[in-house]
Amino acid sequence: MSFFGKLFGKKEKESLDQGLQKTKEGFLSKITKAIAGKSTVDEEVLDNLEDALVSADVGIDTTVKIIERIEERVAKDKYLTTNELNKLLQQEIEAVLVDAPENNSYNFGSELPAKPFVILVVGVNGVGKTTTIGKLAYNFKKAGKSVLLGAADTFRAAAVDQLTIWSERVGVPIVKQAMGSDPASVAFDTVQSGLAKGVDVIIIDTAGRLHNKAHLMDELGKIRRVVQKQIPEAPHEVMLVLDGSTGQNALEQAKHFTATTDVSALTITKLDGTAKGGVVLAIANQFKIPVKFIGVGEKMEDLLVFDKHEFVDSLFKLGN
Ligand SMILES: Nc1nc2c(ncn2[C@@H]2O[C@H](COP(=O)(O)OP(=O)(O)OP(=O)(O)O)[C@@H](O)[C@H]2O)c(=O)[nH]1
Repeated sequence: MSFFGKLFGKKEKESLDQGLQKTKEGFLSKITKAIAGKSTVDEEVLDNLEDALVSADVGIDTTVKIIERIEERVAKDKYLTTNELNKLLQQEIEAVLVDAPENNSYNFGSELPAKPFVILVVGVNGVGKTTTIGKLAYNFKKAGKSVLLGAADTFRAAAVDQLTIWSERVGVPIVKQAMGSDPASVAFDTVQSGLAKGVDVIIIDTAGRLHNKAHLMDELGKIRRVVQKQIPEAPHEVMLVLDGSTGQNALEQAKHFTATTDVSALTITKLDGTAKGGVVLAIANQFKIPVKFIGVGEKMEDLLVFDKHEFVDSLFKLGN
């Protein structure tokens, strides 16, 4: 059985298909239109396809890359049918999506690469960071793992309050301090407490102010250093949360955060509410960072481990 074999049961497939409904409708209808009335692939089909991908938020660079690969194939096989083109397109889209490195590939139920496994969560306010942390905690706990949260976004009282609500809802402990206290101090306490308790997973929330890059860099750098004082290899994951419904804006945020800190994985949220899901391809291609999770709704269950094959399969599937 493949790594994801067990993970992608009927329920997850349904959840993915439903969550991607809007993106699928836009994406598929554009591609169908691009090749309508044609039996073989010619210049016009490729031009239409290029337009279709760009307007589905796949981004220009990524679209050009995909189209070039298809052109190479068309040059070799002049009688490529539009049906074959569809399959080829799926393969090329899948090839754009990056895999997590083998020593850091995990899912909720699998053995984690380290104990405690420390995840630092970064991202701008409002993208669904807190909700994602709550969902991660729920899913890890459901899979039998012990989880500890750290509220190191001390800049806004609401951030600590919201994370506290999630910790109660999911039933996992949280380490917090008064609003305005040093985020690195909260991170230190969280790791110390996680080590003492022997937990499996530590998830630390951080502030995501964008207006001052130097400040953000200092803050994240300091958090990293205090975490490493206790666990030299940690954080094992720096997870950037992006709001998929903001399309190209999410790309801008990714640019900003990757320049500020070493981001090792992405979670793309709110894919359920948008037709802009193609942005997942643009981000993966541009930053070569694996997408680990996707948010497809507001409920605790609505966080899926990202499987590129299932994702592309769902994109090209009509209806539910
Ligand atoms: N539809 C949908 N809504 C989501 C998803 N993820 C988060 N949300 C909603 O997005 C809103 C913002 O989420 P938060 O988790 O509060 O965002 P945040 O980034 O922590 O922002 P602050 O709490 O303001 O720092 C909430 O209403 C969430 O319910 C998702 O995958 N799908």
